[in-house]
Amino acid sequence: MKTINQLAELVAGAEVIGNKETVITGIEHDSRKVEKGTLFVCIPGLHVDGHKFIPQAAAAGAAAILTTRADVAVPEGIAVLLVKDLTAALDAIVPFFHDYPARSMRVIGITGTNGKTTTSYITRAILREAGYKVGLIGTIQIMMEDEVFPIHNTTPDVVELQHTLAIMRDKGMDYVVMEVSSHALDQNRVAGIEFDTAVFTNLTQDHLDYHKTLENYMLAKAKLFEAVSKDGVKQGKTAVVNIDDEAGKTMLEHASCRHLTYAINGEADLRATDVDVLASGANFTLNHASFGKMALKLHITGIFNVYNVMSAVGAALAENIKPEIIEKVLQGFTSVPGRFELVKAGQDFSIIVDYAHTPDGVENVLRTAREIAKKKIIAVFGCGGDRDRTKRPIMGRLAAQLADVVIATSDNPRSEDPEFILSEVEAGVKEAIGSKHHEKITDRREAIFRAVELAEKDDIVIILGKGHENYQILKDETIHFDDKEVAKEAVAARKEEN
Ligand SMILES: CC(=O)N[C@H]1[C@@H](OP(=O)(O)OP(=O)(O)OC[C@H]2O[C@@H](n3ccc(=O)[nH]c3=O)[C@H](O)[C@@H]2O)O[C@H](CO)[C@@H](O)[C@@H]1O[C@H](C)C(=O)N[C@@H](C)C(=O)N[C@H](CCC(=O)O)C(=O)O
Ligand SMILES: Nc1ncnc2c1ncn2[C@@H]1O[C@H](COP(=O)(O)OP(=O)(O)OP(=O)(O)O)[C@@H](O)[C@H]1O
Ligand SMILES: N[C@H](CCC[C@H](N)C(=O)O)C(=O)O
Ligand SMILES: [Mg+2]
Repeated sequence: MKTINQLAELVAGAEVIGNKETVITGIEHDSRKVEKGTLFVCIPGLHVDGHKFIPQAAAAGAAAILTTRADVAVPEGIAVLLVKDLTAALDAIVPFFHDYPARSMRVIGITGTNGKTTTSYITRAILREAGYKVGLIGTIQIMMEDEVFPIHNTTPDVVELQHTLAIMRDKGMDYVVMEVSSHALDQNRVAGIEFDTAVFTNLTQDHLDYHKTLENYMLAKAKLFEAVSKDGVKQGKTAVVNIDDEAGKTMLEHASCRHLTYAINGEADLRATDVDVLASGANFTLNHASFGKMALKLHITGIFNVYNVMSAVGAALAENIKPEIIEKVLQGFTSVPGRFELVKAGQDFSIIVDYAHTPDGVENVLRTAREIAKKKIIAVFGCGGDRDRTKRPIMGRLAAQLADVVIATSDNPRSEDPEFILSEVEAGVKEAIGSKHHEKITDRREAIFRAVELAEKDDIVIILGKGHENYQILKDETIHFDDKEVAKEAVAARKEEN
């Protein structure tokens, strides 16, 4: 526990109005999570102004509020910590409040457009096999060993993140493996975290709605490599970088710590050779000076997963994990929820659910599907609302080029009109579809049922974009929706009809 004055002392120009000895027992920016003794942070968000919720926070027992506004009205007895720059204040206060939890654990941060979640799961498995207690923070969920907690963003904001790290430290985690999104780096959600190892997977188009240019997006990612290079209390830091990707060079330029590069196409510290992509998994040889050659037969497939494996192995080598342990885990690793996941419902064709939601992701999974396809590929996909619009026609074009049948549908339309999103997707589909069969079915459930209805023996139905997600975000509501469940229902319905 800290007093408000202790927190104020960390921030240049901060002022406490009210009792300087007010004891702070927690920090929250969401009024719905405030408890007795909480410091309520008023964030002027994009949708609502957090100042609006001061009465609710007070009613819930807030001891103080943190704000940039001197004119704000505060109920009697509640202290105010007045600062000039809210982000800078949070960056200083929150890690200090929790006694810098990231300093007590080793932290591996993973950034890149695609492959972060997959890499984090493989890395976690390797570290656990080596006997470490591992916490994980990423798109699907938060994990502390086998305990699972829900998550709202891939990388939580600084308040939630530091709180989560404090719990992980208190539960005795040795390692934290975390996905670090470009939004998080741009907003410095990772303030106060000293990384031991930073990993770069790749950079392709996404999130231009937020970053505006690919250059900005790349420079946001490069901040992870500046972070891992900073002096602090930790020793032996490493940047693990994919140098087959052009942006890898930029990441290395921003990393003044040890470099560990990986590649398939050219020379690198860690390299995959003799890559063979099969339906059952990818086979290849890993080459590294510390172990020579390691012949692998994976249960996961696709060239992109060979890259993901290398990024996880790079992180493991940076952390001095023994090659025998790495090898054992890789040979046994089966899947990440919603990533190229097979749905088995007794049908005589394949159904794959995958989280591809970028042009590169769509291209990679459809090319992989093509390598293993015996007959037609039927692709069901859409694009998210309130997200990068420019990727919509590109994803449409790629689906039309690489699948045999395309069904365009909705994927979290959010506040946008689903028909409008689909019209932008369709513009790309029409460019490349030629004489192939294509349909636009706005309702995702109907679209999946239609794909299953069209499937013949040995075809592949591939449902893209939502992966592990079990919801569909519509204008006014979020409904339960799970591609895997719906696909199974569609197969059952088809069986009943026959
Ligand atoms: C653009 C962006 O980063 N937005 C983030 C931002 O939301 P916001 O500014 O809209 O906040 P707001 O809803 O206006 O609320 C303002 C304040 O009022 C508070 N409030 C609100 C309601 C209430 O009843 N009481 C209350 O106190 C809120 O807690 C908040 O402090 O602050 C919120 C709280 O930290 C975040 O959850 C939210 O992420 C939204 C959900 C989001 O969609 N973010 C995406 C773009 C994102 O960050 N994605 C990345 C990358 C994903 C990837 O890997 O591809 C990620 O890391 O997830
Ligand atoms: N290394 C890779 N290169 C290109 N595409 C990939 C790669 N790894 C995975 N993919 C594709 O991207 C999808 C998402 O993979 P994953 O969840 O591992 O990425 P992510 O970076 O965590 O995504 P997000 O930004 O949404 O958190 C996969 O379902 C697959 O289609
Ligand atoms: N983390 C990604 C996930 C996109 C998944 C897709 N289902 C969508 O909603 O667009 C994003 O927020 O852009
Ligand atoms: Mg992810």
